[in-house]
Parts: sequence; C-alpha cells; structure tokens
Amino acid sequence: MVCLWHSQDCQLAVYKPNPRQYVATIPQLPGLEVWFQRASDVVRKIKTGDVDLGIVGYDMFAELAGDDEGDLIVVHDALDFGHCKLALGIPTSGAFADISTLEQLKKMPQWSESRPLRVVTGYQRIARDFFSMKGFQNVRLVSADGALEAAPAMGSADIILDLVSTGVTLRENNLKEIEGGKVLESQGILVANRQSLKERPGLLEVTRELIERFEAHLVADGYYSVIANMHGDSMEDVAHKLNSAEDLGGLEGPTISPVYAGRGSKGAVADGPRAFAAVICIKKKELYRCVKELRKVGGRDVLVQPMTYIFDAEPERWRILQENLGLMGRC
Ligand SMILES: Nc1ncnc2c1ncn2[C@@H]1O[C@H](COP(=O)(O)OP(=O)(O)OP(=O)(O)O)[C@@H](O)[C@H]1O
Ligand SMILES: O=P(O)(O)OC[C@H]1O[C@H](OP(=O)(O)OP(=O)(O)O)[C@H](O)[C@@H]1O
Ligand SMILES: [Mg+2]
Repeated sequence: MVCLWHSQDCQLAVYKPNPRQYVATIPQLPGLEVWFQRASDVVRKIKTGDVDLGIVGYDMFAELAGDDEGDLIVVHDALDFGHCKLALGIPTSGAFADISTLEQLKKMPQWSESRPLRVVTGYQRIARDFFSMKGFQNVRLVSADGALEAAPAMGSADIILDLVSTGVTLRENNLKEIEGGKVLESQGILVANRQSLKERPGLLEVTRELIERFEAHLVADGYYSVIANMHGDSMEDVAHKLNSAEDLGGLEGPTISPVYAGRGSKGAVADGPRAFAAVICIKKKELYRCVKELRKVGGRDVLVQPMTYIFDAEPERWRILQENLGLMGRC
C-alpha cells in the first residue's frame, strides 16, 4: 500500500474512481494501492507499518517521527512542492510592537512562571525542542489544530508557531515574522517503512521506480524540448551553427535530422540549402532568449514542448537507500 497525501504531475496519474472514497490506484504502477489521508496520519500509519510508503510535508515528519526514526526511512527529501517554513508569528502591535528578533523576544521582562509566554502551535514537539534549545525559560505551549493566527487577537495565546508560505495569513491577522524565528523549512518528501521495504515482495522495486521517475521528472521540469526547422548545406553545417550559439547545444549537443518536405511546402527548395529539424533541450528560464538565438542562426517553426522525464545515470538517492537498508550490491 502507498499512502499519498499529494502528488505532483509526473505521468503517474492517480485514478480515484469514487470522490467520496479515499482509495485510488496508479494505473502505471499496478499492484499499488493509494490512500488519501491527513498528513499526520500518513506519518503515523507508515510508522506502524499499516502503509508502506507515503508522501508528506517534512514538517509533519519532523514533528511525528520523534527521536525514534528507526521504523521510518526518508526515500526522497526534496520533491519540490509544498514549500513552506515553520516560523513564529508575533503580533505587530501592543507589547510586541518593538520586538523584531528572537533575542528581543527572549529578553522581554513580562513573562514569568505564573504568567508565561503562551505559544499556540500544532507542532508541540518541535516547539518544545526549539524553545529549550534557544534558552527560553517561561514558555507555555498551547495546542490547536487550525486557524492559529486568530489566537493572539482572541487572547488565547500571545504568539503562534505555524506554517508560513506567502505570509499573507500572518499579515492579514496582524502578525509578523521575526529574525531568528524560523524553525525549519519544509517541502514534500517520500517516506517509507523500513521493515516493509526489506520484507514486502515487490515494494523495493516499486520504490526504486518512484525514485527514478521523481528524479527524472524533477530534472525535466526545468527544461523544454524544442524542435526547430533549420536550413543549411548539411547536418554538420546546422549542428555547427547551433553549437556556436549560446545555450542551443542541448544536454549533449543538438540532434539533427533531415526534413522530407512535400511539394509546395515551405521546406521544399529546388537548389539551395536543405531543410533539417533540430531537436534541443533548453532551460525554461532561457526560452525566449533561445528562440531569439535560434532565429539568428536561421531557425524557423520553433515548436516548444514540456518534458516529462530526463533519465540520466542511476540516481544517487537509490544508492543511498540501498546502503541504508544494508542491501548494497544485492539489487
Ligand atoms: N500554506 C502552505 N503552503 C505550502 N505548504 C503547506 C501550506 N500549508 C500546509 N502545507 C503543507 O501541507 C501539509 C498539510 O497541511 P495541513 O496539515 O494544514 O493539512 P490540510 O490539507 O490543510 O488539511 P487539514 O488542515 O484539514 O488537516 C503540511 O504538513 C505542510 O507540509
Ligand atoms: O503564508 P500563507 O501562504 O498565508 O500560508 C500559511 C497558512 O497555510 C496553512 O493553513 P491552511 O491553509 O492549510 O489552513 P488550515 O489552518 O485550516 O490547515 C498554515 O497553517 C497557515 O495558516
Ligand atoms: Mg492546512
């Protein structure tokens, strides 16, 4: 069983036949059951071995894995979605108006044993460790499951520790971040149950395929595949033009092939340079610059397509996983 909280588009479409049910499949990976669960339950269920693999935010993993990561193993620690940070949110006015650093917060004279600084958070373990590591004395952690940003205005807490992404929720609730108040950075990760990986038939192979596909997709996500028609005396001539232009060389160099133009088409030239199609791979950020470069060297009819995968050598993360499981050289 795989437990998916969120998924990124990498051609592993999740098929959920019934919107009111939580079970689904990935047709490309038969034999795999997908379950949609709350983030906290994803970690708990992998820990107990009820599910084998799961995708969650690192924040939830850090909170719930505990010191005993023994049963859990992070298979991929950077899936490049769900980026956010866990940070303190402090009121912009009142007693905190002049507080802009963690040091200043710590030195506030108001807080005592009988009236501690009340911090509301869903991340009790991380908060406890953070405040004790930073040497805070009079802090009381308050629990809540959502809408934490309302707590200071409601009077049920003084400050909050919660996820921040754009910062809009903090701002709209008259809260601010402070220097030193970032506790951790988070993004989606792939986690597995160690024992299941070792024992459940077929699981390691599926995990290997997921690592390969995720890595290949994450690399491909930065590129476009570009096909352009070029005119030249020969394939070498066209290749030379592309290689001498900045950033048109592709990953290893352009792929050039002849264009067999039909009668009357643009590419049909009786005597003169012949038409070739050049396939190159370009960085998304460089697209428009590359189109202009292509035009300069005679490129026309530029077709741009997204890339799904760029598979390269076997991923380092697969090697690390085998090493962690003590399986090096056996797969
Ligand atoms: N604003 C955000 N931007 C990016 N990622 C976020 C944001 N909020 C939450 N996340 C990520 O999503 C995960 C799940 O968030 P959360 O626990 O709030 O679940 P939810 O989908 O809002 O459902 P519920 O709150 O009802 O459980 C978090 O652990 C975190 O990794
Ligand atoms: O910095 P921002 O982009 O504004 O995002 C931060 C908000 O996102 C999360 O809440 P979510 O939307 O998941 O609501 P919830 O509290 O109901 O889980 C988080 O708990 C913050 O409230
Ligand atoms: Mg939420």
